[in-house]
Amino acid sequence: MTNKNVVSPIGNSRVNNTLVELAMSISNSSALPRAAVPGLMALLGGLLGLGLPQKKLIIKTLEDGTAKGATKVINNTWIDSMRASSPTRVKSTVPSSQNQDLTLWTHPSALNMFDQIIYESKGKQIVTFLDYDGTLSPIVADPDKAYMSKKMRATLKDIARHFPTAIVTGRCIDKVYSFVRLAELYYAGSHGMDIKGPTNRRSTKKGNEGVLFQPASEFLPMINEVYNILVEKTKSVPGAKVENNKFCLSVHFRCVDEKSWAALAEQVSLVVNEYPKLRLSQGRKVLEIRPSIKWNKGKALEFLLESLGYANSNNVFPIYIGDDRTDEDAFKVLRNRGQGIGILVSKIPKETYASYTLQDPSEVGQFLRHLVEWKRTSSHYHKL
Ligand SMILES: O=P(O)(O)OC[C@H]1O[C@H](O[C@H]2O[C@H](CO)[C@@H](O)[C@H](O)[C@H]2O)[C@H](O)[C@@H](O)[C@@H]1O
Repeated sequence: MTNKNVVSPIGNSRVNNTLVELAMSISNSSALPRAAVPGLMALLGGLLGLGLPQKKLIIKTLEDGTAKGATKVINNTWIDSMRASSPTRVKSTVPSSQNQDLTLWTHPSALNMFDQIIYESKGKQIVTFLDYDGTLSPIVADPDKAYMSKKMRATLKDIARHFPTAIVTGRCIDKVYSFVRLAELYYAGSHGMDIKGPTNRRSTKKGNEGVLFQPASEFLPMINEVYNILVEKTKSVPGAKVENNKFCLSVHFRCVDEKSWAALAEQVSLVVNEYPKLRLSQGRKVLEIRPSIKWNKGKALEFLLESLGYANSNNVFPIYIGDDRTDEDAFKVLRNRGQGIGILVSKIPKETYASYTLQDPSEVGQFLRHLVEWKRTSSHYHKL
């Protein structure tokens, strides 16, 4: 079957949207029962809209109820014109009832604009919020080996000495802590559903020390149940890996042969469908399952600002750095508050609520070291 309606992706090259690829392979798959296809396509179509209110990527099933093709609509002219104009912050020309401020990335580098950022923060307390995977550590095939470099760890230590600092991640806190190993930080694990303050990690006490907020604690038994089911169901898919992130789950398909993506997505969606209180979303080559509560990384950011005493303060300048769709919730909060800045870590153009970009974790490290250096120098001059 050919997909005549598929328009070429952004920049005519790579679209970092595995769901589109998944949908294409599903619609072309002869291995799947035809009856399963429409439901799966609907699921993927829903996932595509997640996090970003504008759905310029649309997957649809055909009217006869079978998925004979995947339609992907991308407005290339819009993208080209934005590239050509090379502005620092461009508003989307695609109408959106939900938010007019979603911008396609043509944002400047946070490194190039460092002085401007410092100028914006003048007289305010900088608070740093940092995503982990793809931001502090490079993306690697094995999620258990996503180590942070020694240099990054030293940088984080310095940053935390000068500014309140939080790691905001989809990982469970214990896992991310095993990578970061800095007790002086705040941690918002499980996509913000598990928030802890700085603790004395060497303490012999075990338990809930440092816990500030766990809005999804009632879901713990359900998440464990679904974890066990998913481990069992995905056993037959080589390369698939289910990760228990305490209040949410990740099903990784980075190491799964593309031909098996559709089958894996079907397995996962069939399981999640049995749990109406859970929802499915997508990250970087990962399907994420989490409680359907109104809580996300953006809410966690607000919660942490409040905990730090900056709920209604104009004297704070939050800097949030992240690479994933789930980080968009936090970028959006900062935009809506008109406070601080969001920095998207990406090498390719993406729709984002962030204002600046950095290319990869090594640039994130550079940016953070600039912040430390600036703080040291400015404190020194204040003392003179
Ligand atoms: O919020 P984050 O800190 O960005 O966590 C999001 C997910 O990150 C991890 O998965 C991603 O990184 C892995 C290691 O580089 C990579 O193998 C995988 O393909 C990526 O999706 C983590 O394993 C997930 O549990 C997090 O939800």
